[in-house]
Amino acid sequence: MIQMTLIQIDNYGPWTVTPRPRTESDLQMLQANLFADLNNHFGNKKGLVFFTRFDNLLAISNGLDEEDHLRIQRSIRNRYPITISMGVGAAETPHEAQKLATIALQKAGSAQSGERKEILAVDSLVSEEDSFVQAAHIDINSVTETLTDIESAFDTSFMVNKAQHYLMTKLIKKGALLFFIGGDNFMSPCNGLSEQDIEDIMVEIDEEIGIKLKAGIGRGKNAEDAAYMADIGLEEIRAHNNEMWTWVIEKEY
Ligand SMILES: Nc1nc2c(ncn2[C@@H]2O[C@H](COP(=O)(O)OP(=O)(O)OP(=O)(O)O)[C@@H](O)[C@H]2O)c(=O)[nH]1
Repeated sequence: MIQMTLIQIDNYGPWTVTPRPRTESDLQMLQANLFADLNNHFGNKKGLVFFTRFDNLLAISNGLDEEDHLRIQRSIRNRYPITISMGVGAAETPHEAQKLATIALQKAGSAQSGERKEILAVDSLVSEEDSFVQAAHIDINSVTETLTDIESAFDTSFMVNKAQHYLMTKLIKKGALLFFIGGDNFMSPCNGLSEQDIEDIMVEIDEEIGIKLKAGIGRGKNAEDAAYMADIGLEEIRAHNNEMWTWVIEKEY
């Protein structure tokens, strides 16, 4: 089972415009620093945070218990002008886990409630014995030579965003999630999908928009182990000249 945590900045909208609209570059720095801080905290326990919408972030949090989440909230409160609330859920699929986490937090009040502050709403936690993460690290083939080195930076960004939209649309139907992680890379928490499911999605995208993808698929007890196995899988595909769609590697414990 996979555990997902929703991290939500408390009452952020009103804060950004009180007493007047705050300088946008300052808001971008706060959001970027918070994202980095959260990855440090979750990463210390082999979790992985995705920037998602920056005011609402999703994390794979297998390996983090209630106390771990409370410690993170305290550390953010001590060092930031804002506080964070969190929801936690565990399920067989990543989409269901994040949905449980979201509902748990929504029950505690609105994201822009002046009263709701530093809530930790735990719907469910994954047990050590049931903890399992499957992550697909999906990469666009030869983006450097086909896009980065020949198209304008923004046009390349548009194509990467187009690939992201197609991937998200197809993966969500199978209970999987997808996050952009930089460059031409996406990470898909995809517990429950088979290697063939992922290959079929990439073949469809190639046929529909002509973007060729490859996916290292990693399996482990937590995000870090699964993501690392997925990276190794990507390197195996590169070693075979991008000739295959997927490569699965399971962490040996
Ligand atoms: N977040 C993240 N970004 C990466 C990773 N590997 C590469 N990148 C980024 O992706 C960009 C493209 O790198 P590659 O995917 O290796 O380059 P490529 O031209 O697509 O080559 P192939 O993938 O081998 O076909 C780099 O400039 C980095 O910004 C990774 O593991 N994680």
